[in-house]
Amino acid sequence: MIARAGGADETRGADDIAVRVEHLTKVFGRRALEAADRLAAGASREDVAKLGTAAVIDASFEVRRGEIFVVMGLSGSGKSTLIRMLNGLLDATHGTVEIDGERVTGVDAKRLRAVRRSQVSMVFQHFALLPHRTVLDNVAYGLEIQGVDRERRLELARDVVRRVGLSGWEERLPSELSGGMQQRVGIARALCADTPVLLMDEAFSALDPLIRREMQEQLVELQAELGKTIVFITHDLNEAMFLGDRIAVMRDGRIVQIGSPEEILTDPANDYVAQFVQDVDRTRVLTAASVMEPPAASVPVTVGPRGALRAMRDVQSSTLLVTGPGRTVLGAVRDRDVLRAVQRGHRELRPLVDADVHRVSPDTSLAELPELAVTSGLPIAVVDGGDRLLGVIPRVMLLAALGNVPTETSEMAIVDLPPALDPALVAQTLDDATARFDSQEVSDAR
Ligand SMILES: Nc1ncnc2c1ncn2[C@@H]1O[C@H](COP(=O)(O)OP(=O)(O)OP(=O)(O)O)[C@@H](O)[C@H]1O
Repeated sequence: MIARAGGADETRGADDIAVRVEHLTKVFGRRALEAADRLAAGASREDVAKLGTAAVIDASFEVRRGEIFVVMGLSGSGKSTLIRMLNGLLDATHGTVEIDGERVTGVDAKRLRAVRRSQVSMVFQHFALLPHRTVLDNVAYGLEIQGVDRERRLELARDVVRRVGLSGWEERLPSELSGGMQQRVGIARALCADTPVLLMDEAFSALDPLIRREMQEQLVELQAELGKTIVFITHDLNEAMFLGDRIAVMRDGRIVQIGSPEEILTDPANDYVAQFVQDVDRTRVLTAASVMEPPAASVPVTVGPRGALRAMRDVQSSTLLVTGPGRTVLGAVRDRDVLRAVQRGHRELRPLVDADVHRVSPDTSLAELPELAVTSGLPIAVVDGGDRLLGVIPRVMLLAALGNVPTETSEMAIVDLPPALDPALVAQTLDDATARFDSQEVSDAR
């Protein structure tokens, strides 16, 4: 599991905002301004169609430093137009963009160039490499434009080439590289410019699926390492869900929802988003933390078999996690063993504990869990770095959470829960034990 920099944190101050977009609108066409005014007054995209194409309508959002902010939508929804206004490649018809507090909209070309040079780089879908320059020279190109001397820029470029896994290819030409490698060069070039903000427009869409996945993983790693702010455009929902700390969903030029992948998935703002996300592979988005239950289905080992049996009756579970000092996980017990121990008057729970429970961290992807559930048959313990119990994932929860897994994983057999013990038998055993315990206490007292 890769540690993520950034992420949602509502308490951050204004200084933590890398990109601020307010009421941004772009209309293509000769009467663009008139159309934008009418849109601002409440007209629809269709209402102004005769005046021009409203590609982006009244978009407002903020991207925090170190965040991967994904803009997702179908073809023609306005994603490319939006991202091109973020670095001034396109003028806005209405509204403002600020990068790191610097205006990008409504400024002169010189100012714009300065912002681009120091604040924001872009990675394109089709790499846009210089064909007659080597990998190293392509990567160093941004620094060359900035006037960095040759030796220094090649040194910096070599370091970035190594980071993206292209060591040994420095002197090759782009045409000698595969598509995935060319895109690594594109990313390296953007990283080498050392701007805090990276804009990526369908950067992985031209790559085949395996390479694409590898690049997504590498991007997340690089981001965690370098702390860049990334605005990533994609029409691929699974990609958006994998990469995004937050996702903005666009439809017909408007942003219809902004939220974390989990929010978009579990609480879609409208039917459009709901339909969009219905095919997403939930196992890649949801984590152990999102499906775990509070550790009610656990007991401290000190409660003994009777306490454990009572707890099992109360939470109606056939297995129970058992904790030791400091809520560390010792293992789990099964109802049959506990029942037998109570019937025999045993006082210790520890000998019944099966230490073989799976422990996962809260950010473990759901995709990894079914296999664990199958192999152990016990609930899964969600623990922190100190092996302290944070929550429990009973296997029924897993089944519910995996509601729409794709067919290749839904074939995985999940062992049925063993039938629960007869509640009357449990109640009788507890009553008998209590009576025995009471009479023993009385005789002990004598
Ligand atoms: N230069 C232009 N002139 C006129 N209309 C344009 C121009 N660029 C984009 N559009 C229109 O603006 C709308 C949004 O296009 P945009 O390319 O931003 O969408 P997109 O979501 O990025 O789609 P895709 O993934 O296909 O690139 C579309 O209707 C498109 O036809």
